[in-house]
Amino acid sequence: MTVPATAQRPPGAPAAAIVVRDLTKKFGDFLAVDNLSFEVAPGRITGFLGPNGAGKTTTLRMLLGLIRPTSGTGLIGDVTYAQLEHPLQTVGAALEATNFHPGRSGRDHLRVLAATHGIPDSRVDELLTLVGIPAAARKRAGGYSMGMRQRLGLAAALLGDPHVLVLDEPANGLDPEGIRWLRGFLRHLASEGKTILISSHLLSEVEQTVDDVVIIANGELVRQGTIEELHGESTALARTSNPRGLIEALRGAGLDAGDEPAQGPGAVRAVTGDLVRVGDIALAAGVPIHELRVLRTDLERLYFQLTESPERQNRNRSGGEAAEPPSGPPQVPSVDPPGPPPGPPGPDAPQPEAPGRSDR
Ligand SMILES: Nc1ncnc2c1ncn2[C@@H]1O[C@H](COP(=O)(O)OP(=O)(O)OP(=O)(O)O)[C@@H](O)[C@H]1O
Repeated sequence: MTVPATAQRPPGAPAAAIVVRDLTKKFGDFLAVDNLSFEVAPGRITGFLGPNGAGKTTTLRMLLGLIRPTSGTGLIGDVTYAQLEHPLQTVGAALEATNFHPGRSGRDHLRVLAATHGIPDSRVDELLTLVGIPAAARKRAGGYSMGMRQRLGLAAALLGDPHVLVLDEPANGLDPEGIRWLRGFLRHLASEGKTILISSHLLSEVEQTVDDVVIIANGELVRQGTIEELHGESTALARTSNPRGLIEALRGAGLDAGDEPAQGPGAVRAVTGDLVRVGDIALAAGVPIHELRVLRTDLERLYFQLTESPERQNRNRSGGEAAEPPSGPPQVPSVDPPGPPPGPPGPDAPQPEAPGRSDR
């Protein structure tokens, strides 16, 4: 997948790709990211997936110049983050949703950030409306729910109207409605041509949001491709009191079908994701159906193995440095000076209309 690399683009030019090339990070003897390479294309949403401790945040921190790679490079277009002339206007990043000063209102947080970059207050209010927290943003950030903090982080990332967005676990803590809102919001931004990379440790949180997927485990690339490629061929599972009759009917309709003993008595599988068709075939053949669903796709099976299998290695073992100071002054917009932890979650913001329609 080769895409144009134009980080410091003139207005109207295509957005830059993110290019991760042979990126490696060791903390002491501990290999957190192992020779990782992938690209993120403009105009698409790429999900960066992996179990807890897989190395996602470490990769994003290297990409954003917050820690130094042991080897390899992370590029925005054809330059590193540190080489960007206008970082805030080029890359919007939200690495932590909890890092706002609890005593300051969300709006003030953005206004301070905006002022240091010569961005007018009007842009702050525009963004707070866009992310759906115009009123709540006038209250102390310490009382924000996780959903509100996520929205504030997103607003901070968008302050400079960047054409590349890097969001670490943006769906974390959002309720289903919040996830649906985020999906529509990101889809709208992608339709404007922005390059969007979002990380998650939960496939279910992002699988309906992303176009492309990069999966890592133990710091290494496991799989990458479009979400359709990785899902593979869908398989329907039907349960019936007459499996023979159903298999005959499905095969008679041209479908690849057979018993599925692993799913229990009366289980029949058919290679199709079209459940309506399976139901109609059964009805026409007079075969009763007691259950009908899509079996796990290839991607779901793969991800289940990575996250749930007993063989999964626990990456959170000790052995590395406790922490590493950032290399050079971090210019990532959403990271505030650390303060005490925020207070208990309050009710989430009212859910606004997404700025664009989700088509996924
Ligand atoms: N500064 C550090 N010193 C030592 N080890 C570290 C440091 N930062 C991260 N690690 C380790 O590197 C591994 C990868 O961590 P990372 O935070 O990148 O994973 P992740 O995929 O983002 O996980 P999560 O989904 O839980 O956020 C973990 O085992 C973590 O403990």
